[in-house]
Amino acid sequence: MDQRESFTPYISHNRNEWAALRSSTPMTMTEKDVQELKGLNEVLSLEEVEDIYLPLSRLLYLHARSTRELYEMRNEFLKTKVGKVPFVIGIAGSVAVGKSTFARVLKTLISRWPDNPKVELLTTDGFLYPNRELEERGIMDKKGFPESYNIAKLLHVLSELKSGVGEVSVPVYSHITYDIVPDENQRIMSPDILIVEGINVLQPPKVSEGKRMDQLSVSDFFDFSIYVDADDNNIFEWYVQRFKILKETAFRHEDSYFKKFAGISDLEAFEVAKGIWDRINKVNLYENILPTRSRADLILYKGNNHLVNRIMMRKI
Ligand SMILES: Nc1ncnc2c1ncn2[C@@H]1O[C@H](COP(=O)(O)OP(=O)(O)OP(=O)(O)O)[C@@H](O)[C@H]1O
Ligand SMILES: CC(C)(CO)[C@@H](O)C(=O)NCCC(=O)O
Repeated sequence: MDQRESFTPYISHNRNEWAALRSSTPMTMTEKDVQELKGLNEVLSLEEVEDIYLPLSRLLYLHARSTRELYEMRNEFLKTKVGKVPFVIGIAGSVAVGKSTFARVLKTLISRWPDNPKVELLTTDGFLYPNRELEERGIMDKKGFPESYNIAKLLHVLSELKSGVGEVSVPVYSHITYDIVPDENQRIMSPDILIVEGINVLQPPKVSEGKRMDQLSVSDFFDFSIYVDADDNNIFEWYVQRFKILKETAFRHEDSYFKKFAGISDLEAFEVAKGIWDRINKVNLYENILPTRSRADLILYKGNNHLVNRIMMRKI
């Protein structure tokens, strides 16, 4: 075979091989830690945390430590003093693949590192244009596509945090109203570790009429990036499952954008969810999200029931 064809920048581990990496880095969890994680997601088993998430947390710890050392040496060389610079982890992947759940688990594990770092979570949902603007531009059915985000604003926030600005405020998106919440902000204060989660975090700069509009991409601010992956039939199943749960919960909220779907039958819910998936999220996955996968430092591949069965790590 042509060597170029067989080349991959990743080293691949199956579940057992990855779990075995733990033996060199013993890690324990207290009952309190387990309960805290269970509160985030009752279906996440302790075995999954121990086999997959703890080795990953350890790997990230090593990266964060050496990145901080490098910063310190660079400051010494340049004779500069920069405020605290967060180590930034990006998490990408399809709608409904489980990015936000994964990010929350990771946040809990990272805050247990020996130095108890302050971890903040930032989701790119807050940088979607408000529905009013999406409607004006006629792109309401393109929510989640690159043109639906104010990326310049996100880049500004990330550059502030990376240049040592202690505190920033970011807009908040509500999955209940399906819109940006007016007059509400999330304050991000001097994190040691920042997790940035969103379908678009590995996308390259926008190109318009052959000209590059934004020179930087979001991932330029990342110290480590992870793509959460799965077969699209599984992701679709998780999307439908979530929709069925929402029709009995959040959709019943009086401010819900999807109020009209509250309490519909499971069969109707399946049809509605399939319509949205096929028309919007699946197209976005193939056109804009999957093509960014190979930019990640690590790819976590989930099989049935969200269990991770392959981990691909960049070797170069
Ligand atoms: N590790 C897991 N084990 C079991 N269920 C999970 C796991 N991760 C996610 N889920 C479930 O899968 C669905 C999608 O997860 P989540 O909302 O985290 O996805 P997401 O990628 O953040 O989606 P979006 O991009 O729409 O915000 C949810 O119903 C969630 O409870
Ligand atoms: C907000 C996003 C884009 C990403 O989290 C997604 O959850 C979404 O709302 N997509 C648009 C289509 C839909 O309602 O599923």
